Amino acid sequence: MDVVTAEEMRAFDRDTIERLGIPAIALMENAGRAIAEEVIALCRRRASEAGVPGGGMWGAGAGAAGGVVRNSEAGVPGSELGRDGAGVVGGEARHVGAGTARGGVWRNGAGISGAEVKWEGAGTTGGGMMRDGAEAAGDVAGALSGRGAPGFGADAAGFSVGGDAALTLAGAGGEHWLVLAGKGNNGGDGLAAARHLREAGIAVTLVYAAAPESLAGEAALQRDAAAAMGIPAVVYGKDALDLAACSGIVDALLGTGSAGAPRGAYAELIAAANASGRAIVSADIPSGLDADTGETHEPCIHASVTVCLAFLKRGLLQYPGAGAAGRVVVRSIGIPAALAREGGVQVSLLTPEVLTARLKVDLARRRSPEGHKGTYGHVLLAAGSLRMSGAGLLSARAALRAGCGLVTWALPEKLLPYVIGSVPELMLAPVTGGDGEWNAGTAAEVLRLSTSRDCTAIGPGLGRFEGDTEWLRRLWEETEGPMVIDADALNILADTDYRSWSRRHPVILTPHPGEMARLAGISTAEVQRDRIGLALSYAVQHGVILVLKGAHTVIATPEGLAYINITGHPGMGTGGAGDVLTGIISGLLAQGLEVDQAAAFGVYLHGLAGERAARKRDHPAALIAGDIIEAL
Ligand SMILES: NC(=O)C1=CN([C@@H]2O[C@H](COP(=O)(O)OP(=O)(O)OC[C@H]3O[C@@H](n4cnc5c(N)ncnc54)[C@H](O)[C@@H]3O)[C@@H](O)[C@H]2O)[C@@H](O)CC1
Ligand SMILES: Nc1ncnc2c1ncn2[C@@H]1O[C@H](COP(=O)(O)OP(=O)(O)O)[C@@H](O)[C@H]1O
Ligand SMILES: [K+]
Repeated sequence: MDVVTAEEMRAFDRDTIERLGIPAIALMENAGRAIAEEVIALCRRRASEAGVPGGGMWGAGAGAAGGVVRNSEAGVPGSELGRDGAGVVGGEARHVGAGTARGGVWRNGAGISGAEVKWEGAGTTGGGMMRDGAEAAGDVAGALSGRGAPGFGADAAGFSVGGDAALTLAGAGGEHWLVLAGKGNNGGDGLAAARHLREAGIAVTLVYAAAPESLAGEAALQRDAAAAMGIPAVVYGKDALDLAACSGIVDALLGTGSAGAPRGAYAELIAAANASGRAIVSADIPSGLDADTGETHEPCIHASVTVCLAFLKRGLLQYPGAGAAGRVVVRSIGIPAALAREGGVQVSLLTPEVLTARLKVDLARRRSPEGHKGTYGHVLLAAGSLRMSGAGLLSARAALRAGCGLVTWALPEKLLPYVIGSVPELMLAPVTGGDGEWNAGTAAEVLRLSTSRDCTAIGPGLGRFEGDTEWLRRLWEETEGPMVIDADALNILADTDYRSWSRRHPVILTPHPGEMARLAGISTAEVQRDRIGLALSYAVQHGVILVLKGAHTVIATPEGLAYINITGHPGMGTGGAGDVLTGIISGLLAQGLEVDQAAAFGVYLHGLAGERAARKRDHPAALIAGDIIEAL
């Protein structure tokens, strides 16, 4: 699934209208319809949760959707543990929903689901075709056949008639929605949605943020159509308005044309909508969100559902924006998906489809029947010191669990007696370090060890030592095969301009935001301000694969591509979780995966394992790094 910037979105929009000749009003109509369908799906879920008979009758589709999407409001069956975050529902892939169906995935992270492809879960089972609100239509015998009257169609000699179920709501009379409309195209989308909601029997009131006369182009056409249908409208600041006196709010104030913090009536309406306590469905992005960086301006809508139009926007995947968006549903509006490919969109959501189709990863990780430990590669790990020997153990064990044939752990010799036997599957290679610390003289020993290994991982629990820059420089310049650099090895890099170092083989850096801040020479807050943008520019400028860890880890390549991972959860914020990731990526590299494949697939598997491990606990906070390894 492609992830775009506001500028890219505008270009694809223009291309569709000008080159393909699809009228702008047609795109807006599709957008309005998609938004209305998601409002109706939300009403259904709410009714079915509340046990309203109407909700139940139409609830088959809505229930299916609820099973897919991790959202407390969605009524997820088997959701045993709390979750608070966003889900992404889209046309391309369905993700962790299958895990949900398998029973109680705890998560606050996002999930992806979609209409076309069933979850493959990287070789895990479960899933099946799942539906979103719109697809619920297919479930229902048809509005014209007496709304699910048993067997009406089938009994009548195979004759059946389908209706527009996604735009039909039993019990619509109990709903009253406000549509907050800005004066741009985002407002136009909301006005189009208002007509469809009205058609479904839902009472709708339009709330204009600006004088309706100030609307132009397609938005003005929508204004006139809504008026011609007699949909009541008020103008903010002019007419009386109580935002709490409704059953839900459509936020169509600001979209990708928004610049800076919301001003004037926009800001006041956003604050009042949030304060109303009503469910909010945002058109395209929550108003007040920076569509590119995920920054939330003050104020910013806190949506229950965001109906993202055409392509996922970067800001919806980056925190805090991802938290403000609620459940994200990506809906097609007639802009061909191929435009993103042709237009060179750099960023993709890391779904099973992206892993297989774009990164060519074999998710099943098939092993040859004739394979032996030599087939699956040998990792050399340079890690651990007296106070942080556990980091080396975690990386080494994770590499083994990731499926490589052999792991050699190079460690200061004083540690040897203490770690012998703790992981019998490991090979240990003591290097001179009588005090349990690394020293500059060990570079030659590590280099010698690396010659017969398939990849080298450096850093977990390494500590800093005199001459460490020269030490790392030698390994950087002279080790054969791919290299993973983590933890203190990143801090060594941060102290020098390593771009002058030469290297013939690819390197993966795996910083957490603090380490990234040191590498880039900026604050951690600046790192988090636009993780995707920073990861992309750093990877390109430094010629490395960059894995910027943290919620929604970004994997960026020197070629200027990035993948956003949404597996994992906050329970993984525990000491050593990063060491486990280094081990997993190294284990995959040793098995012959390319660096971009190993980095992306490693991050993805690490998150999945974290989710699986958390399900085994009463609370995800109980998760420790070793649990992630055991869940691989
Ligand atoms: N062709 C179409 O009709 C399509 C429309 N789309 C919709 O159009 C949106 C983009 O529309 P626009 O480019 O018209 O822009 P928006 O509708 O996002 O907003 C632009 C308007 O808001 C005002 N504004 C901008 N920043 C503000 C701030 N901080 N405070 C107060 N007012 C502010 C501007 O003066 C302008 O009038 C998308 O997000 C999407 O919803 C897309 O769905 C694609 C297709
Ligand atoms: N909220 C979260 N959602 C998803 N993954 C997370 C979250 N918090 C932490 N993680 C993951 O856990 C790992 C923590 O790594 P790191 O900070 O390097 O820990 P350590 O240095 O203790 O090993 C990273 O892979 C990170 O992406
Ligand atoms: K909006």
